[in-house]
Amino acid sequence: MLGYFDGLHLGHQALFEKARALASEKNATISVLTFPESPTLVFKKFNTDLFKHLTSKAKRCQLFEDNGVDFLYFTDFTSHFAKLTSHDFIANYIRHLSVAAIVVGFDYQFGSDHAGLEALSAYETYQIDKVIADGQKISSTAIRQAILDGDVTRANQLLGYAYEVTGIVVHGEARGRTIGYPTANIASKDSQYIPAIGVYVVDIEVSGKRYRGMASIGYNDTFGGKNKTLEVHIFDYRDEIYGETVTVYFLQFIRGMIKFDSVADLITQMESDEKTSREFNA
Ligand SMILES: Cc1cc2nc3c(=O)[nH]c(=O)nc-3n(C[C@H](O)[C@H](O)[C@H](O)COP(=O)(O)O)c2cc1C
Ligand SMILES: Nc1ncnc2c1ncn2[C@@H]1O[C@H](COP(=O)(O)OP(=O)(O)O)[C@@H](O)[C@H]1O
Repeated sequence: MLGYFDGLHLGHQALFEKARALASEKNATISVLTFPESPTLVFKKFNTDLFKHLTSKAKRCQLFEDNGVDFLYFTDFTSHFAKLTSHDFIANYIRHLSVAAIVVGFDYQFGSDHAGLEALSAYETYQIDKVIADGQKISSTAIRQAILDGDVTRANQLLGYAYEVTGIVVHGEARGRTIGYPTANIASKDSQYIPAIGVYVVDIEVSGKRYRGMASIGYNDTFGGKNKTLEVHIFDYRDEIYGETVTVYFLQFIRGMIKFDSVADLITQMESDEKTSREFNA
């Protein structure tokens, strides 16, 4: 199997399901050739968004493993790679593996000549139909858009799991503790998409344990904040966790950010957010 597979969403998962069935029938293993970064880097004018992924590299490898992949090959997608013809690709890559069968997606084409399945006629090939959710093709692009719109419910439906962001707990303004809601400020260095500004029901994994919490993404408008932060108040938890790597699972959008006239109003609203978050059933 070949592809970038950003997010390993339900559409991708259908391919892996077919590959698993074939592998067990033929007593074969599953190999994937993928790229550390998006192939679009080679075709488009650069902006840092092109480095963004739906998953951290660690999560990506975990998802491949969960989907039954035995061998994962990473190759840089370069001008040279992009110029390989389908014939070169078969000669340089596919022929070196003793291939039992090839599984491809509905829109598969490969090589600089944009060949289709016919170029692989020497092999047993399977093409998987597109997977549709509410009349829309499941795609990494649709999932990215849902996240940027704050619609994490939709993103999670298309992914088949809860969208997560991993980061390190860093210092903020030390204000949270004074209003009864300490919040772990999370700095992500994995070039992931951060959901739209707003308040969310989340789970958070700290030291291998998962807790319910509520997250805020935004500028802390009530206090005239200048930096955009991702912060999580963790329920029924009390510990100093600066420097720890944590993972935030986005479960539901609650509301947008509000600039309150008083801190008391913010606290009243956060009490209501807490109720919503505690009552949420995944
Ligand atoms: C669930 C939740 C909802 C929040 N909602 C708002 C909000 O609507 N407006 C706002 O200005 N700040 C909001 N905040 C952010 C607080 O202003 C912030 O947590 C507080 O200033 C503490 O900042 P610190 O961690 O830098 O000390 C929210 C925080 C949480 C955890
Ligand atoms: N229930 C909790 N949820 C989040 N952080 C907590 C909790 N209990 C203790 N903490 C600790 O308190 C810190 C947050 O306190 P806060 O006053 O908001 O400071 P900061 O502005 O540095 O985030 C967290 O980084 C964490 O170390």
